[in-house]
Amino acid sequence: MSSPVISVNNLSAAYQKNTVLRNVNFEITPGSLTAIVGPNGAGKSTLIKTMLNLHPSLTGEVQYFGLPFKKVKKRIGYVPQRGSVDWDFPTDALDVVTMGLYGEVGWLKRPSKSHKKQAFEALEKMGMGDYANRQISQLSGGQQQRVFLARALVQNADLYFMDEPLAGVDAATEIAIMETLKKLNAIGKTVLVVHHDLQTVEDYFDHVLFLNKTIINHGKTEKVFTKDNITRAYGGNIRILGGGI
Ligand SMILES: Nc1ncnc2c1ncn2[C@@H]1O[C@H](COP(=O)(O)OP(=O)(O)OP(=O)(O)O)[C@@H](O)[C@H]1O
Repeated sequence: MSSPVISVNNLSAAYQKNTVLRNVNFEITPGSLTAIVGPNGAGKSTLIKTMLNLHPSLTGEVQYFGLPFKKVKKRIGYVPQRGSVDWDFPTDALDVVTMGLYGEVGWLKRPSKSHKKQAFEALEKMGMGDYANRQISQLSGGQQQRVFLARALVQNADLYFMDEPLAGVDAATEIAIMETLKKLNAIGKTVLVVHHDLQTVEDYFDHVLFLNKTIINHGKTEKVFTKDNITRAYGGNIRILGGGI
């Protein structure tokens, strides 16, 4: 078996005295497309933030490609939850996407024409070419999400974290985003997605990680996406899906 893209060992995290992640352990295989699922407040966003050094860990460690985060930062793309972004920041769609190239451009340097062209092409791929010069605050939620996906595309990372990219988007945007994720996956990229819609897990993802403060189960979708695991992760309150489940 190939060595894991991510290994998480005994990770715990808290806000003040409130521990929200406990002894989290898992490994992610290269080229997998994983849904992170669990109820509201289960710690899904915190898990991602802690793994990306955006929130401190209490215990544990995370390795990417066998290395610590700092050494592989450029190979990792992150699309944050839409609600966590300051959309009033005065910048247009093209600039947001160009920021995805900072690894190549360098923070203090001006992006070249070819960088701008690359960014524009990514916007076009996401159906957002006509909005390149629109202020980010003046885009709809789904359009903002497409811009962030375009930014992830230009970054050309090996591993992507996306925090609820499908939240609040229309059906066409959902299809466009999923096609993008599947394309990234098809060329060997590893993708982890916080996902809320249990109805689409089987269609969209080949792996599922059930989280509720700690790992409830993790593995191939066909193996672990069971009524039993859903009930264990969500408690008795969830109405179980129709169909196969
Ligand atoms: N900045 C913060 N300060 C204090 N507590 C926080 C903070 N952010 C999150 N929490 C708490 O940590 C727990 C985990 O939150 P987190 O946002 O990681 O969950 P989640 O699984 O992503 O939830 P959701 O599905 O609702 O987005 C929750 O109980 C939440 O109230």
